Amino acid sequence: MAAAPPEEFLKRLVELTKTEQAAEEKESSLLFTNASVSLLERSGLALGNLSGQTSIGLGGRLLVELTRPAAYHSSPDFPPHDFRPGDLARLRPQGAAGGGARKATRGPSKEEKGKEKDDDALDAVVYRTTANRMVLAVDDPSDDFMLPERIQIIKVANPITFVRQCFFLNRALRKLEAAEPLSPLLSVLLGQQKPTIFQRSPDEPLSFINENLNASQKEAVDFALSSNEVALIWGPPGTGKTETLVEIIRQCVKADKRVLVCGASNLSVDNILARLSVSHPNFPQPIPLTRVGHPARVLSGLTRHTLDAQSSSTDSSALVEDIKKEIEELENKLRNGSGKTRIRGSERKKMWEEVRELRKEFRKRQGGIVSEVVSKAKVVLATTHGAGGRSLDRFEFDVVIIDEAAQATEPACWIPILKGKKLILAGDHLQLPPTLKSSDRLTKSLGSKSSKATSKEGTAPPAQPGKLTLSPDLEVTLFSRLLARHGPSIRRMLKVQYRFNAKINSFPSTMLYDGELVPDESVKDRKLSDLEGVEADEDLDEPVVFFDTAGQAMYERAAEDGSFGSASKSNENEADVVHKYVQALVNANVPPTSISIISPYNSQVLLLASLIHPQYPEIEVGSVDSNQDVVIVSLVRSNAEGEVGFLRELRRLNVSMTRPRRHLVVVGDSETVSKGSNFLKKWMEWLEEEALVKVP
Ligand SMILES: Nc1ncnc2c1ncn2[C@@H]1O[C@H](COP(=O)(O)OP(=O)(O)OP(=O)(O)O)[C@@H](O)[C@H]1O
Repeated sequence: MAAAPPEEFLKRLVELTKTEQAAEEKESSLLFTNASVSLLERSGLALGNLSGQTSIGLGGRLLVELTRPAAYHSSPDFPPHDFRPGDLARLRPQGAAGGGARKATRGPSKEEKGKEKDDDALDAVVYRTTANRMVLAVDDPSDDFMLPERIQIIKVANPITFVRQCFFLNRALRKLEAAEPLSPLLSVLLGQQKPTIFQRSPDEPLSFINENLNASQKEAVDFALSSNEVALIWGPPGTGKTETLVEIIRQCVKADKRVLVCGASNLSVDNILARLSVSHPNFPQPIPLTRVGHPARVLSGLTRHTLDAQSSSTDSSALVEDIKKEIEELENKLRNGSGKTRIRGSERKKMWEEVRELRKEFRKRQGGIVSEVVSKAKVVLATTHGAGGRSLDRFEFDVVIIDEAAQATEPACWIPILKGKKLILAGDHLQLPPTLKSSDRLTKSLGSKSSKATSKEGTAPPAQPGKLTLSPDLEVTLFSRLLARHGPSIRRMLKVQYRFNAKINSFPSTMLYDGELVPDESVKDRKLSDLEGVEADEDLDEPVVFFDTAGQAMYERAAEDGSFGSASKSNENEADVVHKYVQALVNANVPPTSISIISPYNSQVLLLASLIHPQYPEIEVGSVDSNQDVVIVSLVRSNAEGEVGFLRELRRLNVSMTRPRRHLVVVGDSETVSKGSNFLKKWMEWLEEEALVKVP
């Protein structure tokens, strides 16, 4: 891999972003060409027979609220679906001709947006979802858009994220091409200079606001504050990354610096916001902060900190509210009239002109209010994507912090980077990587039984040390790239974890964290019988249980439905073992809400859910998002060929094995699994020796 001059490097990132966008659109296109609407509905990619109502939202957008009318549905609640805030949904009359969506394969260009795609369809962004309501936002609906009586929505690929990433990368590129002097931060990121450190005088040590931080957290805070351009905080599972970031942010505010705090996900941003918005005895004054982003995506309880909420409580907001009401009334008359009440001809034209003028006025005034609120905030919080929104256009920050940076692609990080002078990245490159559609790494690894064993196999290809490398794909995150280029000098690791007991800690610590990850005293002896109502029991109090199915002929099966995840596998016997063990746990008074079940295969997740949920609807199946007292992992793969597919992805395995607080249960075929890689072999050996091994 050749060293690349900065221009080449940025151009390559733009190219990779476009490849990723194309891959996402292709996947969407394949789905729509191949799948019928009813299959899309069953797969959560479409919802049908909805009724809608319009209103006006932030920025003068038309909001369409969708519900399930009793005439067509026995329950007002939506079935499980895949529509999330920020997704693009194609809205059209129920029963419109065609399969999924004949022309629904491409996201809209700016000009196309809001115009018809197939017959009477229009694209809208999912704004808010609840169990029985979904609100879509339409930026520029055409004047003659009338809400159909019965509505169907279909999920389509959303190009906006990629467009924004390319926009900011191109902005950086233009700086280079114009030979503008680069800021020290950009020079470091583009390989023009090494990162530097400001040496604190030993006579004036840092005074910590949160004195309870442990030694490695304090060292990380000091390091991040002393770094002039960029610092990495490496936070293995449960090591207090958020606590550490909160201290850094407070220290920045204390030093009168403005901070932009970003996360790869809304949840990571809100975790920080939740702690930052509570004052500390050593820092009692509330920090002026604002959370940028759809209030719908912000955790309830925190919405008062959103830019929306703060904007609507300023002095000028009453006038804007009046304009909004006026637009709403006019639009309602224009859109919802039918038959004799429908406004026609020149009157209709005149009223639309009025609406357009009012919308302009609304946007201008609201823009003014938004700028006023953001100017007053010392700390602005947003997702990396949200940081590129219009409301932050003119603003610059002393420090940009990106949490979950190892889960963000490098182009996503460039959105906030261009707004700051200094960058602090927090994350763990040995946990979940960014989700990518263009990488064929996983696909390639499916069916592969090669075992080119290194301790970090299964992670993204490492960036080449000492060079500004051209990445083969977006799997090389900025976090990994900087780590590979500058080595340990650019990062500080948080070494004490506050989540799981010593036994659960031992394998990931040895294999992934060079033995440096240790459990805090408060968690090292955690066991199941600490839970209320659970009696002490030798087996249940074993921190790790392994159901080894080797030699039991409990073989996997390929998924039957070829149109979705044809690579997916399931294993009925393993699902039975899991089900029985769950029953045993619940019989021993372990609350179902303390149990979660994980499998890397979608088909197995569906199978497990169908088995477990009728009896225990509270048990989370499939998600690796939350931490639980008990986590059961079903590995699925059992075959004569020793094929392990996804299991070789050690970052996912690492996440699975570090979720449980007290009790990790692994169900799998040691014979098949150990053939997958050196890491898997070592894990199986460790389980055989250290876990309570049970034969199913
Ligand atoms: N120095 C500390 N002393 C005591 N408890 C701590 C300390 N630091 C963190 N914790 C506790 O550890 C838990 C995890 O902390 P936090 O949420 O900050 O970790 P994280 O690294 O962000 O978590 P995750 O791995 O889920 O991203 C929290 O309950 C927190 O209160």
